[in-house]
Amino acid sequence: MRNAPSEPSSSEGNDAPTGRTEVTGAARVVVKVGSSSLTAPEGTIDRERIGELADVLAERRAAGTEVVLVSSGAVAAGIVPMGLARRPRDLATQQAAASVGQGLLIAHYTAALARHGLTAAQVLLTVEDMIRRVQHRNAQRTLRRLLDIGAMPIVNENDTVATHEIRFGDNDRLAALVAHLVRADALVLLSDVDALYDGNPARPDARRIGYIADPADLDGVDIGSAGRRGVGTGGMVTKVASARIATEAGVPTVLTSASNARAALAGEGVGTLFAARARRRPSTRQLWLAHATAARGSLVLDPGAVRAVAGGRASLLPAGVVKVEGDFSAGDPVDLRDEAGAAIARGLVNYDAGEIPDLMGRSTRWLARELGPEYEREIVHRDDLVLLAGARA
Ligand SMILES: Nc1ncnc2c1ncn2[C@@H]1O[C@H](COP(=O)(O)OP(=O)(O)O)[C@@H](O)[C@H]1O
Ligand SMILES: N[C@@H](CCC(=O)OP(=O)(O)O)C(=O)O
Repeated sequence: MRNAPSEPSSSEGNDAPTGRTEVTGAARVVVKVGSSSLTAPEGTIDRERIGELADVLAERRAAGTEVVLVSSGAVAAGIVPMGLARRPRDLATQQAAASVGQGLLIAHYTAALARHGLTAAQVLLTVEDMIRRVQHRNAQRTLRRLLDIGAMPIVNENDTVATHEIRFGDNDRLAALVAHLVRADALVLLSDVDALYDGNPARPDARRIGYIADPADLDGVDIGSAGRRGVGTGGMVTKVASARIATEAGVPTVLTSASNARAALAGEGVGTLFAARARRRPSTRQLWLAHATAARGSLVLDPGAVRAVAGGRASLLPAGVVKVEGDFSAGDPVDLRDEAGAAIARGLVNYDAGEIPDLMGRSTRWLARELGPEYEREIVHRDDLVLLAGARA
């Protein structure tokens, strides 16, 4: 196992206030809290923990920082009222529990924030809301307006209507994408573990990793996909994925425990800091398209089209498509693959799967002449297309 990378400043260790400027200087922060931090050992929602978190967030708000909270816990909050013994496994019962629990969760936050004179504002998002242009703009505008009026948006996935196919599934990545959506200066992920460790934190020899400058620093780190108590969803894997999405979009990310929330927001050297790495800020829709969607099918491209899309950032035209896989409808996300099967890009397709075979290999001019002007449109427009990792030229 490699040695843990360390933060290149005086901010090593857990005790000294060191003033991480990434966090102390942030005008807008997104804080994400997981179910494991909001529940008692038996899995029921813990109002006291919600109250403590609300106190910390209110302090930072009073100091002039805009705060967006991404809170899990809807399913956990629904367990007792639904008469269940534990977190349900099947989707329908999870959705029902989330429906019962989300209202309770927000009621607790509303009461806790009201003690500080703050207004809680529930925002429930779906993947579809984020990748479609109109819904996306709408969500962004609403969040901005809520911040303008001084409310504290409390975001969760709209679990009740999300199906397996369109479900985002974990709030860690949702938080990274929300951080990008609201142009946050920092993201703080709060869990039941105080930092990323170089292996299972239950092991006595596990060592805290204080600073990740680059994804390569994670080589050899044993990152588990399940939480300790079965209340969370993604374990450390989704937190590291979230930090990666955020930092690649230019948002530095701190990962620590909910009990360290005050220290983390004060810029103390607690937990793990993932440094921002963005060179060029991607568009929010492109980020969502790459990270929040599951492709409904694939289009196989000839080598010229691969070069045009991956190298030239061009739209995909019918002439470059050699094969259609899957059954999708116009507007769905699809993967664009090379003939060896590697996914090079993901985009929103402009045609149903069944229409494309008749268009493949044809020039847009020929199609417009033979089939009508509406067939002059691209298969995937460049604005609706994002290159996937490894395909960037
Ligand atoms: N390398 C690691 N470092 C820290 N925690 C890890 C690691 N691998 C797995 N974990 C586990 O991930 C858990 C946090 O994930 P989860 O329970 O899903 O949290 P949340 O509900 O906050 O989203 C921790 O309790 C810990 O047991
Ligand atoms: N949206 C779900 C939470 C999903 C989730 O990511 O949970 P967690 O791993 O606890 O952050 C809920 O509110 O129960």
